[in-house]
Amino acid sequence: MSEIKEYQLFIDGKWITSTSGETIDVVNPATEELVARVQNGTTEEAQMALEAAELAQKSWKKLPARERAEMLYKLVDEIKANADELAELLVKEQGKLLKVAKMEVAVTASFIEYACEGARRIEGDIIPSDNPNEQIWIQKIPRGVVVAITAWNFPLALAGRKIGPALVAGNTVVIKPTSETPLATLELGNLAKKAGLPDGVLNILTGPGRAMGNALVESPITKMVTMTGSTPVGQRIARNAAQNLTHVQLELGGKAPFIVFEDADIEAAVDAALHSRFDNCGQVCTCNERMYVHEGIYDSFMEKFIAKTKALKVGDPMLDETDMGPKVNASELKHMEHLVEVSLKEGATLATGGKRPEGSQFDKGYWFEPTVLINVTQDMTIVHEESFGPILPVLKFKTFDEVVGYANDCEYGLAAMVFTNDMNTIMKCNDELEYGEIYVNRGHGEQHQGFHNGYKLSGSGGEDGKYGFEQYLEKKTFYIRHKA
Ligand SMILES: NC(=O)C1=CN([C@@H]2O[C@H](COP(=O)(O)OP(=O)(O)OC[C@H]3O[C@@H](n4cnc5c(N)ncnc54)[C@H](OP(=O)(O)O)[C@@H]3O)[C@@H](O)[C@H]2O)C=CC1
Ligand SMILES: O=C(O)[C@@H](O)[C@@H]1OC[C@H](O)[C@H]1O
Repeated sequence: MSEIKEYQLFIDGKWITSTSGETIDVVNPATEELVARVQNGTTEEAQMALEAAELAQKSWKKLPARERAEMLYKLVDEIKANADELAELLVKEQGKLLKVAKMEVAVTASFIEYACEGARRIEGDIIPSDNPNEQIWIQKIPRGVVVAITAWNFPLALAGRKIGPALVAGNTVVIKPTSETPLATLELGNLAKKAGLPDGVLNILTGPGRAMGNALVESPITKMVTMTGSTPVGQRIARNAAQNLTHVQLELGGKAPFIVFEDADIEAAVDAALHSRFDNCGQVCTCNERMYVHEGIYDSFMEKFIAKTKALKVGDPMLDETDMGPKVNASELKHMEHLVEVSLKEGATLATGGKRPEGSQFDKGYWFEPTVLINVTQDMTIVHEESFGPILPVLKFKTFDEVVGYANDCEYGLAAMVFTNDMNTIMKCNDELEYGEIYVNRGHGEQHQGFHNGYKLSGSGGEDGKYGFEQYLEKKTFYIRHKA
């Protein structure tokens, strides 16, 4: 067996072994084989990284934004030059399909490129004063040291989504990827050095969130925390950051409704519903987590949808013909089994799936069949608890008011998807659906120039686009009086 690589911490441009003497295993979700080990970093090492970032930021912020962007464009070139290796690492650590992993690497580069394009748009204001001979200047300045904390579903893309705007805006970054999938993010350390980023501008730590994460969030050196992950952890981060009133940007859980009205294009709706639920094994924050189909088209829609679900090929994520890989770890798999068990107890029935696939190739790994639950009622657990996996509850509805009431009956408010060709219905959905991101006549999938913004328990602050970039900037107001 080839030697297992042990990654180190990337602090101040150097790779260092943690004084903890402990490592964390990273396991391949498709085979349960050990892929690599990473440091179980200490809170002292968190402090070291923060101090390095703080020192580096003093000169990094003085560079013209365009010069910072030039270095990040070089990082983009390095990411593209190493795309195949990064994609294979993502498959091994997260279990996503190789074709999806390749897209994730491309999206990572694209997130950073988008941020670089904003280098010449960090614009302030000059406002006339009510006082004579006076002007008011509002200047946009970097916040300082940004702590980025990311989830395991798109670990590299989530890193690029945060590192890009943070660094272009003149901040420096300490990033802590989840212990589940830290490898591709760690590789950014080598690529950043090759791109010529000054030491301390980007620091990469590994270690459990409850220790390392807490230390990073609670430090007075930290001027912003940007986190993607679950709502409970996001709430904990917000509470911990409150002691220094640190600016927090949170992208959290979701329970997106997928609504198919009677006049929908059924073929298009079936395909969008399928991909928006089962792509990446259902591990996308904007996934179709519950589907509402008008009773008038329910039978014809469901006949097509179930047939396509049953045809999905579950298996080796490295193979091009595979449609769905495994869940990321054993506890997530257990969560799937628990949700199905509870749903059946509460009266739902299985239209397809509901368990580990049959076959010796599935004996190892965290596999779960694409699952559809019918005869579901709005009060059931599965309609309200995020599955973040390949389980889809389907409900019928009769009227607009009924389905909008169902859709909004949710503690989350991230994304919603709607299929109808009636403009009046579309405008009413826009008015009445309590979601930060609504997709009409297509499945989920943000664009960088949009705004990925969750209401309610789905987050706060939002990211992407010009409003997401603004999160990484502080404002300074000058009142300047001159002699008459
Ligand atoms: N809105 C969005 O854009 C997205 C939302 N998500 C949500 O993320 C969840 C799945 O991702 P998952 O990684 O399990 O999420 P978690 O919330 O478990 O972890 C997210 C990150 O937070 C870290 N963390 C944990 N505890 C703390 C703490 N006390 N202080 C600081 N950091 C901490 C984790 O580190 P470690 O794991 O090492 O402990 C990890 O890096 C789902 O709920 C999904 O909805 C996922 C992707 C996108
Ligand atoms: O965070 C998510 O799950 C999505 O926003 C996902 O992350 C990066 C990809 O570009 C998005 O699809």
